[in-house]
Amino acid sequence: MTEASSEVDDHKRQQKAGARALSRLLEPVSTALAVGRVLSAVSAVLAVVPYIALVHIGDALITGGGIDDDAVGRWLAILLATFGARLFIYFIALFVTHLADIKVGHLIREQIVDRLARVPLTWFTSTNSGRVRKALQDDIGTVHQLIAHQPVEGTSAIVMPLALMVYAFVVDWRLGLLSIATIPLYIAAMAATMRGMGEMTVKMDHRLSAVSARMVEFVTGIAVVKAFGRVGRAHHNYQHAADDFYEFYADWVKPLVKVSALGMSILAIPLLLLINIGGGAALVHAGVVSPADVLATALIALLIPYSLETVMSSTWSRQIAGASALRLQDLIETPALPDDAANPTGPESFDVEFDHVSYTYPGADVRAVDDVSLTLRQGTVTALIGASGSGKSTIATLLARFDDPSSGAIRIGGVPVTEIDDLYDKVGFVLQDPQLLSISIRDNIALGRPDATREQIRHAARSAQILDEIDALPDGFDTVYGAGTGLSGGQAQRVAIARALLVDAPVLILDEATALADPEAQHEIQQALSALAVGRTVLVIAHRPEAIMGVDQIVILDAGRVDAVGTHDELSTHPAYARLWSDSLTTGSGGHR
Ligand SMILES: Nc1ncnc2c1ncn2[C@@H]1O[C@H](COP(=O)(O)OP(=O)(O)OP(=O)(O)O)[C@@H](O)[C@H]1O
Repeated sequence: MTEASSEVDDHKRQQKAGARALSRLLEPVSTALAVGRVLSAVSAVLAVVPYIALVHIGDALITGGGIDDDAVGRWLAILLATFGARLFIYFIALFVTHLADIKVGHLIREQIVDRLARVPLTWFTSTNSGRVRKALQDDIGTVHQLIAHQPVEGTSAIVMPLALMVYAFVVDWRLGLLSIATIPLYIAAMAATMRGMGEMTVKMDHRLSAVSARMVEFVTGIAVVKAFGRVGRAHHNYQHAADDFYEFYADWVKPLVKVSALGMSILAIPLLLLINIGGGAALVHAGVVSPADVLATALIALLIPYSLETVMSSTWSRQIAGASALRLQDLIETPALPDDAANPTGPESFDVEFDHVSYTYPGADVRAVDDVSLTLRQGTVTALIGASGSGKSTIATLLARFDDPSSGAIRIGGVPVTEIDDLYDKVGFVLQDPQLLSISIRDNIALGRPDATREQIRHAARSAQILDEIDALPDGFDTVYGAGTGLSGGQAQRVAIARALLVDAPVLILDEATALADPEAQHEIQQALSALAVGRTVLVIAHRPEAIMGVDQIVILDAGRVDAVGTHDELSTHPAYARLWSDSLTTGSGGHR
């Protein structure tokens, strides 16, 4: 099979999958959409009545003899009443479909949020963040068009011209023929425009997704990029994706615009009027129809192209919505961490055991953690130490279940972490990035315990050595964290420590680099961390050997494997430990990062 034909097959498959995803997405509102369609059809049929009234009024006014005031008044009343009723029913149809759209949007958001709360944290790369942004903003918007507008506008665009054409034939079959005379030309122009539309839509969608993903990558990394003066290079990927989209779109659309411009100039109003009024005049002359009949059927003919265009754009919006539905469905079905919390009471003791744990990052070839077995006794502090990339952070975050090990098990008090309900009540962590949200400092501290009292929150802030600094902020604990909050990196770290203190988890993961973040506040942070460690099972990700001298157990890691375990004294003769010390002395503190 050639590459081109396999690409076409691929696009066809995607289109079909999109159509399936779409019908699954629309299933919960299928009744509402059917109601919207029926109401729209009723309103479209009612559209015929004003034309009938117009013919009667026209006949009464144009044909000679005395004007029948009663008849004109009656038909005028019918015209206004049916016109009003038609608009009202159309409005109700749109109202029903908009309610359905709100329901679907809500369901999708709920499902995505529910699923994203359960996927491994390693999933949240910048590419996937781009996918989430596109899904929540663009794709739900595209689906809106399809649910809230297409059933009503699409049905009306089909039923109304059909009903009007039937009426035109009822008035006079020759006028009926005149009113549909230009339809074959329109259909030919439409067929030319729509050729390969499905595949091109899929291709367009891929390119738009690429632009979206590159944009998120660019914006996410902007601080680093600017700091290193590499804006041009990082911008390049985004620029390239945007140019690629532009070229594709221009190549596709330019010829279509020509076809449609040609179609409009040949087929548009002058031609329609020429055929309908010209042909109609001949029929009036022959005495078979009245001028009012001709006027009404000419007006009907003018509506037909508009309806065909609506049908065409409905078809297109269905294709685009198919791709969107597929992306939304993919996101909703992102593999989540298995939830087998069968032990609601949780562990009763808090020894932590790594039992032959191995882990490979998605897409990586080598194991980041390789057959690690360790025991962390309750109430003791264990430090992980090793060169950069030796697997310290990975081991620590596996305990917090950012992802599950590829093999082996991690247990707390003998219970596998996969079976522990509310794991984050048991395992707290303060990592390098304090992960504060753009909410008040109070809510940031109370994130893991939303029911905490003001006094408990203040107490946690006091223990984390940050209380006075928060009180000194203009809005105190109500200050919303973000740009311009006036919190330094070290202060943000201590807010994160206060948060962990408030959760009061018996197992704690600490990144010792937090103490390096802000040299001026180093002493305060160390004190806050020490307060946090008391009485818990603590795992410290250590970056400097001298910072972990007092701990109960030191684990030396090398390329994901445990090289040695012991206290500072026990390890003092171990060559790897000695090497880490000497490296640290030659490169200064934090030499292993
Ligand atoms: N998200 C990721 N995807 C793929 N590989 C990763 C990812 N994060 C880390 N790794 C790889 O896993 C290995 C262990 O990394 P890890 O961050 O656990 O080491 P570390 O000892 O904590 O390093 P550092 O001291 O620099 O933080 C490294 O080879 C690293 O390149």
